[in-house]
Amino acid sequence: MIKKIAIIGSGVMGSGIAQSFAVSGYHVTINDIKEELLNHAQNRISENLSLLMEEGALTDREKQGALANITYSVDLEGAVRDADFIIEAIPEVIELKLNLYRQLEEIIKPDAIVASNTSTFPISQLMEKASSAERMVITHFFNPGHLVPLVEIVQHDETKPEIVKTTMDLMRKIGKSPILLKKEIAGFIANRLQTALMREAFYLLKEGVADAEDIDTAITAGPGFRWAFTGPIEIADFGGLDTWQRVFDNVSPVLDQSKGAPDLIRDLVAEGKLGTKSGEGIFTYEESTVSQKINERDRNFIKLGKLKMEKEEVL
Ligand SMILES: NC(=O)C1=CN([C@@H]2O[C@H](COP(=O)(O)OP(=O)(O)OC[C@H]3O[C@@H](n4cnc5c(N)ncnc54)[C@H](O)[C@@H]3O)[C@@H](O)[C@H]2O)C=CC1
Ligand SMILES: O=C(O)[C@@H](O)C(=O)[C@H](O)[C@@H](O)CO
Repeated sequence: MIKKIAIIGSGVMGSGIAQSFAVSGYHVTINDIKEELLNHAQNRISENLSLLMEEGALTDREKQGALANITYSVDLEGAVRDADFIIEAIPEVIELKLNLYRQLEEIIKPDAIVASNTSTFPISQLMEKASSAERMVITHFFNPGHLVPLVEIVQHDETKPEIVKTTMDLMRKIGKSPILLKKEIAGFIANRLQTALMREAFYLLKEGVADAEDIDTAITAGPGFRWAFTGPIEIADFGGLDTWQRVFDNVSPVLDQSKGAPDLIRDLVAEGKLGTKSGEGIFTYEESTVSQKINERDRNFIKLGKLKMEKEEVL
């Protein structure tokens, strides 16, 4: 029975993941290496819960209940000692993750499940030195973790079936849409799809086919508009497989085949232009613009999430 959750890493993803559990009634302890970072996470969670209230997705009582469900601690052992389910959302640095798993094996309950929110590391690499690999999985949440429904669950050969079932059930209990990878593959599913599309988007930008704004609108007003409710495989059926056969035959040969990050991204990163985190990337941002854009983004995601929930209740 999963009752107590521990989230290790209170950054972009950890705070949102913790919020998802707290809103659903679970007691969550968030751990990080500095009190200051935990304070930032606490403020971010409170603001995110207030936005959900403003959009009618949460009552004040539910917000207060969620806040009461969360504990913040720089004490790793204290955070995980009684936890039934532990998710690490620390930086995508393999040495950090492997070192953390070594620490956890000494201090967690014998039946605790350990999950990683890694974006890219194969589970076999994460578990290679673990002595309790049978109770380890990947739970890949998407940014923002408290609003995007998808969680990719990645198992490996040694993962016990009951661990996978418990993990899938737990994700559904916190209102997520878990999908289970049946075999290990680099980049999992959504990041492979997302990266393939982004590779083509940056190719079109480099070739001067359209401005960045129009390339983005091509998705948000086109396929992206559909994808919130109809995925690519179903789109093929709806469009007609005979037509899609011709589309594949005509377009596949001319798609970009690059094997690494676009030069534009490499050049910008080399100049320290990292996007919103540095104030400039492909686009330029004023400090206030970023928070306004995130606020608008999240309000739209909340409205979309409510629409999708209404659809699922009807089905
Ligand atoms: N940022 C994103 O859009 C997404 C990131 N991810 C994955 O989630 C993980 C976390 O990413 P972010 O939240 O973006 O990183 P982040 O850098 O925003 O947060 C990481 C947090 O972990 C803390 N930390 C580092 N070492 C620690 C330790 N030993 N114990 C406790 N806390 C520690 C850091 O102080 C920081 O607060 C990564 O594996 C990343 O690939 C997955 C989906 C989306
Ligand atoms: O976009 C997301 O939230 C996830 O697909 C990711 O894992 C991202 O690729 C993230 O790692 C980088 O923003």
